[in-house]
Amino acid sequence: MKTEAKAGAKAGAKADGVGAGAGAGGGRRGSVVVVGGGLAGTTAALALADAGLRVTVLEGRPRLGGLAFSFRRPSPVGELTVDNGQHVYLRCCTAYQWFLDRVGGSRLAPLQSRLDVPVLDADGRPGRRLGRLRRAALPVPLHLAASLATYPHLSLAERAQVGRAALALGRLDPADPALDGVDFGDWLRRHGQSPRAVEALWDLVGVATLNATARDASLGLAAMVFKTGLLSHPGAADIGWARTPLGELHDTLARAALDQAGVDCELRAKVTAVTRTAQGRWTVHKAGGAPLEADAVVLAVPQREAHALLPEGALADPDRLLRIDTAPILNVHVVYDRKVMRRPFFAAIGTPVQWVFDRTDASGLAKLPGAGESQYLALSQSAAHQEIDLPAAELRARYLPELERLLPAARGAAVRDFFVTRERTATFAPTPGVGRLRPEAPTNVPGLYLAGAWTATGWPATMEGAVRSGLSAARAAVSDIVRPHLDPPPAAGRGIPKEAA
Ligand SMILES: Cc1cc2nc3c(=O)[nH]c(=O)nc-3n(C[C@H](O)[C@H](O)[C@H](O)COP(=O)(O)OP(=O)(O)OC[C@H]3O[C@@H](n4cnc5c(N)ncnc54)[C@H](O)[C@@H]3O)c2cc1C
Repeated sequence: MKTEAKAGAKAGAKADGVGAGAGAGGGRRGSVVVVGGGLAGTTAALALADAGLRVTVLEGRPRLGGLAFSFRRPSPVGELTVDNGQHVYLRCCTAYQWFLDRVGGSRLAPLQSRLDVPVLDADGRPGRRLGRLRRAALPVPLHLAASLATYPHLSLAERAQVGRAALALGRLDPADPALDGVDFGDWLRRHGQSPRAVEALWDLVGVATLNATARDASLGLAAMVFKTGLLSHPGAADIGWARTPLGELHDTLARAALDQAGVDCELRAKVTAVTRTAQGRWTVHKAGGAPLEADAVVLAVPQREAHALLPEGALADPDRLLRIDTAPILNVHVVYDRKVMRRPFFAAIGTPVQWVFDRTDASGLAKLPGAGESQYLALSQSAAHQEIDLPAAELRARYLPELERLLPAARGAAVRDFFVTRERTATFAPTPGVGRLRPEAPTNVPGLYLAGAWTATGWPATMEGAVRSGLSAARAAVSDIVRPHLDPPPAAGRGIPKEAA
């Protein structure tokens, strides 16, 4: 395998593109085409270019960012910049933070200084409606103990049971293949968790991070999320989110970083086939454009697209990719004529509403001349299987009264705009057994690598998983193409970070 890749790399250092887009960076040590410009593909391209390879990204859409993007929307208040879905990350997402750093976007998506999640119970008695999940400046697991002990949405007995289950979860090894097939909901039941504890705590966090309720989630992935997020480090679950449109980070800044790294980036370049040449190199065919030739290819597209593009023999059982199911996320966007919520975000129970974020500044609403006191809220509704295809009018009739139940100030407010964004294949479904379907980055054919949040990262479908997958693919390609030349290691700070190891 490696010999062929090495031979190809030598050839690739001289001749590269057979069509348009051969790109900058001539004289580099080998060439790679990255198919897909989501977070996985962009990451792989940056890491490969940083390692001295000549890289071309081919992205089918007119922008980078894949599933995490923004668009402009004319609204009665003026033009808004809307994220297709609210995205958050945690302090334990070290690879995504590397990405933010690498594109120069860290300050635009800061972390909370300390985990603090307001949890509103729509059915709660006055004085007991608001709970807080926050951490204290104490070592694990005491950092969360005080918050749990005073969490008003659970009884004393339920809080004690949650503490015991959390400790049991902390003893599991998320990488243990035996956990992959176990249903997290069942495990919680066996560990004494009441339906209320599941709703008010486990699903509150789990649905947003796994995009599935506990009963539809693999114990391995759930253990990964809860153990890494809550029990690996006191600050691991501090929440970060973009204070700017996602497109600014994942498209504008990413494109500038790729450009600076010498990566050739072709948008509206849909790849139709990837074939091996007689010399062991790769030809990447695009719809309506000349093909490109390269030493290696990273397929950073969703699992179905990857299945369609995989050449014969690349995976022992390629149809496994088709058994990796998907799960939807719905976002409900409401612009009120006044401020109805004081906090930047909250989570809710006792209502279909899940997580609500204030988007007034990030969308540009705050600066619109006619905005006045208007406030823009985005409701992030994960695992929205039942609602993803409902008409907007029905969703409006469902969610506006719920917001009024949660936010008294919304009761007298006028709605200036209401719309929804639907992502039917937002993530892979983290169902029990999905772990054995997720492939590693290297394939069985030399010079072909897979990336994407759906590959075997150990993480659920997240920005973190996507970045990790891109780093893993780059690492595998670099070790096949570059290392055989025994070149010196990249300069400090420019190599592929260890997170991918
Ligand atoms: C609404 C929503 C909310 C989310 N919330 C969060 C969150 O809060 N936190 C979090 O961490 N994650 C969240 N996620 C998940 C996160 O966005 C994804 O896991 C991540 O962006 C996936 O990146 P990727 O690069 O693996 O795949 P993708 O983003 O799917 O990128 C694949 C790219 O390949 C391109 N492509 C496909 N076929 C071809 C082809 N033939 N030729 C060329 N290009 C092609 C596509 O156009 C796309 O740009 C959310 C996702 C959604 C949709």
